[in-house]
Amino acid sequence: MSGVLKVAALIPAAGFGTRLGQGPKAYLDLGGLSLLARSVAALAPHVDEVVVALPEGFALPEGIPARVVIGGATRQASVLALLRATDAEVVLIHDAARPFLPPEVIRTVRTAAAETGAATAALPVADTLVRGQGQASALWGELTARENLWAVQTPQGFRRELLLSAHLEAEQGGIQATDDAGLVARLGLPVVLIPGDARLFKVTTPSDLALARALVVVWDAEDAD
Ligand SMILES: Nc1ccn([C@@H]2O[C@H](COP(=O)(O)OP(=O)(O)OP(=O)(O)O)[C@@H](O)[C@H]2O)c(=O)n1
Ligand SMILES: C[C@](O)(CO)[C@H](O)COP(=O)(O)O
Repeated sequence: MSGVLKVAALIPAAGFGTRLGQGPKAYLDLGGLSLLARSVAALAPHVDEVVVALPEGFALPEGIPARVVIGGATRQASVLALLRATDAEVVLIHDAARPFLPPEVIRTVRTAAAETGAATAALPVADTLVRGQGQASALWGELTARENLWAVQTPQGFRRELLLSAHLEAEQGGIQATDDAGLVARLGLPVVLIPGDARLFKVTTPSDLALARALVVVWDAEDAD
């Protein structure tokens, strides 16, 4: 569907949801659909194929149009397994744990990735930022200026060869990063920041899940309009 370049959506969904404490988050129900089903449904119309990394021993729920690979011990290892499972020229990496994915963000990240090599959704930080200090980091330490600071989200889009090289270099050097754009940026290559969306938050803790269960009602109603 996506034109000259083959595009794949790669969804790391092999985590165990430790901070939420309800098992692998990809399978959690949100308004009648799993988090994974929501991410796949949002991405599928914009790409040529969807590949999902699941924990070993777990199966893809019925009716989800995707291929499966076994994930790794870390998010980074799961993404590397996904990159090795596709020959697409452009890849969109998206956390299964971010179920509210506006189509405009997908389109913009995909276009910027194809044109420049690397792009990610991100949101300008709106809160005052301070580093905690003391034993439990519970005391006000150094204030950090928030100008030009962005909170990084997914989807993140890349030319696949570029991201694969960044991952292989990281693997060789024993580098662990919290996201894929960071692995590209550490090679000195530009990563375009695309304005994301507050609704693209990651379901990480029980309060995130409560927020997601409230938001899904509005989200699905808008979709039905
Ligand atoms: N070994 C891993 C770890 C994480 N992920 C995926 O990476 C995304 C972001 O990770 P996170 O929100 O941290 O999920 P979990 O690892 O499941 O959560 P926790 O860290 O609380 O255990 C999720 O879609 C998760 O399934 C993955 O594919 N493989
Ligand atoms: C990739 C990510 O969602 C960008 O913000 C984030 O770094 C994942 O972190 P996690 O600790 O693996 O959830």
